[in-house]
Amino acid sequence: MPSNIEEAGASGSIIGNDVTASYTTEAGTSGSIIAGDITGSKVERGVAGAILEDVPHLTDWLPTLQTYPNPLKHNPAYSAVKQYFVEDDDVVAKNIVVKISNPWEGLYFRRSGPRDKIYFDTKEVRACIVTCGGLCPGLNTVIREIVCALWNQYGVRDIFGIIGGYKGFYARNTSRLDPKIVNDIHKRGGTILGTSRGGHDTSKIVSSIEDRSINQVYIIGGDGTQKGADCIYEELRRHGMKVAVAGIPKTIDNDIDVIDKSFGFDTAVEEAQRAINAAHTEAESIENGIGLVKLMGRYSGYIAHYATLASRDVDCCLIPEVPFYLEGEGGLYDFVHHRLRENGHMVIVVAEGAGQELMAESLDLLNGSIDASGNRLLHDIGLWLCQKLKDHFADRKEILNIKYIDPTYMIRAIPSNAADNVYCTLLAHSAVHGAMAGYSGFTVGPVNGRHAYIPIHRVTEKQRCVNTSDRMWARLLSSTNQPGFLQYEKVMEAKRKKEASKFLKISDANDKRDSNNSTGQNGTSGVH
Ligand SMILES: Nc1ncnc2c1ncn2[C@@H]1O[C@H](COP(=O)(O)OP(=O)(O)O)[C@@H](O)[C@H]1O
Ligand SMILES: O=P(O)(O)OC[C@H]1O[C@](O)(COP(=O)(O)O)[C@@H](O)[C@@H]1O
Ligand SMILES: [Mg+2]
Repeated sequence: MPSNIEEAGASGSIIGNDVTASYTTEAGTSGSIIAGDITGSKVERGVAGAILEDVPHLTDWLPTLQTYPNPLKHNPAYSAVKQYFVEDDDVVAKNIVVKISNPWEGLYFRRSGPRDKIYFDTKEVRACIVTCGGLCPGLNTVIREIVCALWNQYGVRDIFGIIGGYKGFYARNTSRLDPKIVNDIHKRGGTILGTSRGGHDTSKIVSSIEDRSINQVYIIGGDGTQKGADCIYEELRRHGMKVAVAGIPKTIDNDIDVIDKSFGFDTAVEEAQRAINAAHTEAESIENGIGLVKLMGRYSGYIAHYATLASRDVDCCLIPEVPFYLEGEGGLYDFVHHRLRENGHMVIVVAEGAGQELMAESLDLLNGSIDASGNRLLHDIGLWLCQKLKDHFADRKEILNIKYIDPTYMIRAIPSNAADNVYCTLLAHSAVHGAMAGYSGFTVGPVNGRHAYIPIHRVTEKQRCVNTSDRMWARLLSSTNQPGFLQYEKVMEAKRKKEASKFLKISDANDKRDSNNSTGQNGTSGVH
């Protein structure tokens, strides 16, 4: 047991909105639990400022649940592992760069992995798996590994696939899964279960879980999906049901907070290299060539950021976190002229969520449309930028050869690479061990390289974005030497003022013309 959590025995208190109760943790560790609400956070204070942000456990609402020995004890494949079971008080630190004066202070999560005792009779487990939201490389690998872990490690035989995302719970039949069915699905992109946006109806989903006697729910999806998973967990808990809900975070955009990185992200960055290489080859083969590549990233520009850093052929990377402008000093046009003069060609990578305000303003577009899940629908920044650059060069009667490559869906529809396959395996196994150990309402994921159980609300309360004031973004800037667009606000303000004065001049002129018309240009009445 690490010395950052208090030693066993003593009891603490739960302080909810109006709930105060004493507790002793399962492992006998002590501290105080401060709950945001009755079903909310489980926070345990340890020594020296260490705080364990724990995940819910079935015994929180079903205190007399029976336990069973973990069948892995007798699994020959694992017999050589010295310390196979994770101790109940093993934790993973959220921050590993610490001050030597107080190394323990900070947040910790429960370490993931198989437990000595489990809370399900494995013969009675009825598990289901659902995939929601956009595609991502590795979805099939996670499905495969959940099925195989349940089947081979725990002897579970009732495993169901929910077809077509959340709405499949109440609108479709389930499909039975076993290791044979999922045997080679990891070699294919997409998800064999299908997916969807929208259609999350908590009470219908919970009724379906109840009707089908499902007691383990594995939910693979992004921030929206995890919010939905949290609602399902809360509702099941309110019903007092013995159902474990495990979230496996999926997002090609890498925008899920707390975890190190989401699965499929590395595959996507690798695949993006092919588009960038093509853009570079095209650009350098013609006079004043620009290769423009659009990559995914609705609110977070991680794919564009890492694909740029990896490539070294990119001259400029535009992401949603850094608003850019075209005209004036420090603007994109200036930089493009400079780079073309210098090298004769250039490559621009733009994340799909970049420059949305700029484009909406310039085209007088509304920014309000959303998809079935409530995500903002984006305007095509790649096409718009292409046109703006073409117009700008045409106005100046200068040559420009621009090649626009939009590989967005190609990047997320492929199977995961080797590293992501291994990562997906660990995520799936973590989820299965966690559910078997009786945890619920948790998401799995690596935190500083070690896999942990994280309360779902922790990963959904904010979306992770590229931190443009850290060294990773600085590395990109120093490799591309692109403008920082730091004058964005000033330039946009000046532009707005110029537009407004142009508008005033036009309406003055119109007023003058109208009054001339009404008095009649030759002094006669305007009424005919
Ligand atoms: N706030 C929310 N509460 C409950 N369910 C949600 C919420 N946001 C999204 N969902 C559901 O989660 C699923 C996937 O969400 P979406 O945003 O499309 O993808 P992702 O999970 O990849 O972010 C959809 O079925 C959607 O209805
Ligand atoms: O066209 P679709 O399927 O709605 O997907 C587009 C969106 O999906 C994403 O790839 C990922 O979004 P999610 O993580 O919310 O599924 C975004 O980058 C992109 O804007
Ligand atoms: Mg999302």
